[in-house]
Amino acid sequence: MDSKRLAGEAAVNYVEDGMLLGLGTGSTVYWSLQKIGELVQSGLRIRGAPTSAETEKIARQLGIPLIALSEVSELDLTIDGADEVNPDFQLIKGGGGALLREKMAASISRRFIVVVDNSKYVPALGQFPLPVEVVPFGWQITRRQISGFGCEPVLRQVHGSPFVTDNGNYILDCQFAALEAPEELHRQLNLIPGVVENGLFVNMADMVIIGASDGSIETKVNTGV
Ligand SMILES: O=C[C@H](O)[C@H](O)[C@H](O)COP(=O)(O)O
Repeated sequence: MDSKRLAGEAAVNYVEDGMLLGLGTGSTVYWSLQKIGELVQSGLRIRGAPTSAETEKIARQLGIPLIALSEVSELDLTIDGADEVNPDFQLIKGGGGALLREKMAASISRRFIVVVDNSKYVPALGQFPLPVEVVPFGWQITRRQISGFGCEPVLRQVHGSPFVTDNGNYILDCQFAALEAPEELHRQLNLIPGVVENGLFVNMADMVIIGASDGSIETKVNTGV
């Protein structure tokens, strides 16, 4: 049983006719998109705001009606994946480089559902290097400043060249020895001039749906948001 598929499809149970949806990015939400596409073919009327060029492409192929995120002031529901989730509903995101638009979508969503396989539900964040989106100009300065927080930022590369986000920026992947205070780190990182956004999502997720390879699904509801 594909645990990502289980979680991705289960989240679609919360989609209702007429909703404006935020469409997350990645291999777990891929399954949500497939399911939403099927429902649209059977008459479900929704519009989706994609969080990446990749998601936009998939959604178009599936015939999901789209609206640009920039044209929306509020979303009814956003479904998105994550790279790590802790028991306080804090997330690391951005493994696919889509963290900025994903965070913008989550920030205007009345409900934000996160879909993961059970390997990503961890007691403490930080095994996964934290992605930080930075402006290309002077990225070396930004890297030095980030390293002051106790990590060794690595410029993400593809085929020997810097990975460029949909927003034209670079990603620094930051492995922290211990990522102890996500909320404070999130705030401090975003105060660095060259930082556009970081992949810590704090106080945002309303629900986490966790799929396991034995076919079970666990749903955790955040009562503290
Ligand atoms: O930038 C990418 C996103 O934050 C993804 O949602 C995250 O990396 C999880 O992706 P996947 O479901 O492919 O593991």
